[in-house]
Amino acid sequence: MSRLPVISSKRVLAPSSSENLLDMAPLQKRMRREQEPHKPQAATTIVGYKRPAAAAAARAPPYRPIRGAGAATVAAGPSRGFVRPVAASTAPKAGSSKQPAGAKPGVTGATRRKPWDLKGKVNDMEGKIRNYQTKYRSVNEENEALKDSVAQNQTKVSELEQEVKGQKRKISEYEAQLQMLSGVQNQLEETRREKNVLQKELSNLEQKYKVMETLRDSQETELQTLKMKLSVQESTMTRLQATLRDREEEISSLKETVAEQRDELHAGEMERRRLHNTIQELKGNIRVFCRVRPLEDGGLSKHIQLAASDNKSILLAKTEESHTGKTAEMQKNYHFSFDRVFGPLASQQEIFDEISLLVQSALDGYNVCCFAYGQTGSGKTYTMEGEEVDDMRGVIPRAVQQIFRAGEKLSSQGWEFSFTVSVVEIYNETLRDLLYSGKASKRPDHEIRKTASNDVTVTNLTYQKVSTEDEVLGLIALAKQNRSTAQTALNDRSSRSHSVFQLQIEGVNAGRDIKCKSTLCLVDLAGSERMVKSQSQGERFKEMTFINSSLSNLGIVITSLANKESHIPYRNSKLTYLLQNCLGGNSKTLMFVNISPELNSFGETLNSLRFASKVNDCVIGTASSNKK
Ligand SMILES: Nc1ncnc2c1ncn2[C@@H]1O[C@H](COP(=O)(O)OP(=O)(O)OP(=O)(O)O)[C@@H](O)[C@H]1O
Repeated sequence: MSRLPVISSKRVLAPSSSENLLDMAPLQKRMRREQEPHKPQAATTIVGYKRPAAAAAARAPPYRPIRGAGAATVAAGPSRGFVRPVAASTAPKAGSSKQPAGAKPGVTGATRRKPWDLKGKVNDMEGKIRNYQTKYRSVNEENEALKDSVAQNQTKVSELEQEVKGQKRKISEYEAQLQMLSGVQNQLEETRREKNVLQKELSNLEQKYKVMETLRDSQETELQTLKMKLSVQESTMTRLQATLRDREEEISSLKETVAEQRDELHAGEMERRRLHNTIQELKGNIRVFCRVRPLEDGGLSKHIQLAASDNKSILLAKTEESHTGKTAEMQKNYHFSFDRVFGPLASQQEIFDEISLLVQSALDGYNVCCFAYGQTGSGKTYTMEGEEVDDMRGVIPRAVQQIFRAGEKLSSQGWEFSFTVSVVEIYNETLRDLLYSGKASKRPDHEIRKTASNDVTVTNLTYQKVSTEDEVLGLIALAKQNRSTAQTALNDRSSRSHSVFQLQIEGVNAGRDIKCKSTLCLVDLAGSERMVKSQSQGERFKEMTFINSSLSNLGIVITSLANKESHIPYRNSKLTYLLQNCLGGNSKTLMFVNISPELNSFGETLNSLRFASKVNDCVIGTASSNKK
């Protein structure tokens, strides 16, 4: 700001100089005009010519520049400017060729010489000439001086013009600088504001810095402590690394041991299977368990007695009048022995514990079949399916649970299992798919077929692949819903059909290149009953006929097997045909004979026990594992 341009005093002078210059122009003009009349003129012209006074006076302006004035006017002596004429008659135009007639040239009127005084007149003229010459010289000098002055002034003017240009340039430069400086000033203001903000920030940061310093001090202290700890840890780590190396060596040796033990385990597993099978064989490939249902109010009726010493025999006693009627009442006892007899208080768990080894055999690759036989309402469905409540779950859900859990355990030994479920019912000698979920009108027909590998299959039957226990339980629930039930005089929800649940198990141990395949077959047979007692009529009678026929055919097949007959009449009924692989040589079979404790069921109970006893006496060929 302090550097604003200072305007020179010369700038003020410049216009006045040019004005002077302009003023000079008319002056020079005047001087030229004055010089022109002073050309030397012939004396004759001056002497011999006179202008008429009146005419001259009429045309002459009141003031006019001196141009070739008469001798009298020159004598008056004004060298420059305007000269007032002495008299109108004394202003003739010198040298003019158009003088009016009668004018006397060379007469001024001041001092009039005699016409004859030519010498005097010449002297006057010479005097005038001298005056003019002197004047001319002085005017010349003055003119020269003025020229010099003009030239000087022009130089000055051009210098001043240059200077003005330079000043203008400077001014525009200064103006540009000024603009720039005003921008700089704005920036400066902005910078000042920023500076204030930054100063505030700085003070904040300084405060923070102080806090950080305090923190740093405390952290340094902490760091020192940590360094000490670290050195301790490092020494511990070195020690641990050494230990780790030892452990790694131990682990690798343990891994080797584990591999060896796995082999041993596998060998053990194989041995277990063999021994397990031996035990099962010793127990008999077909076993019979008897289960007595409790009375409705609990307990056991008097005519059924279970031996306290063992859990294998059952006594059925009946008091009869003597035939003659004279003697006292006779008691007739019927003794039966089975692999196990379960009283009315036996829990579902106890029952399953006895057959769980058999279920294990199914995972080992043996066909296993378990079926419940007995009169209507004796507890077959309760034994096989049970109730929803955990404690009351029957053989089927418990067996499924065991299979899946054992399968998972065996997976650690390299076994992978796949499972397929099917549930079929035989109602009036017709097969029905209990897993069918389509329209009833489109229910397909089914036939039992034997494959080339001697497997029994049912055409159009749902064979559902499953991988979890829950999936199987869902299918069991569906089958239960579908099962034909009808009301009879003996049982509210009497199962009028044989229900066959089959779980096909396929195991692969890829590491050891072993495969096994088996079927766990769990059957809830339809209730056996005598026609008179059940008062069956019509449709119920037809159902009963089919049921009894298939059950008696089951008995015939079992007896034929026991007698090692060459022909086993499996095809006599759908039930025996479907179960032939489970009943025949290559299987482990368990039969539950369920009996009702009511006295009025005595006859049925006796029949059932006799049938079961016959089965129990059978020795079915040794089962072999389906291993490849
Ligand atoms: N061991 C038992 N303990 C308690 N209740 C039982 C037992 N066995 C059977 N029951 C009950 O007796 C009734 C008949 O049993 P269940 O339906 O199992 O007979 P069932 O032999 O299957 O008859 P059906 O041949 O007509 O189907 C059911 O209410 C069942 O709960």
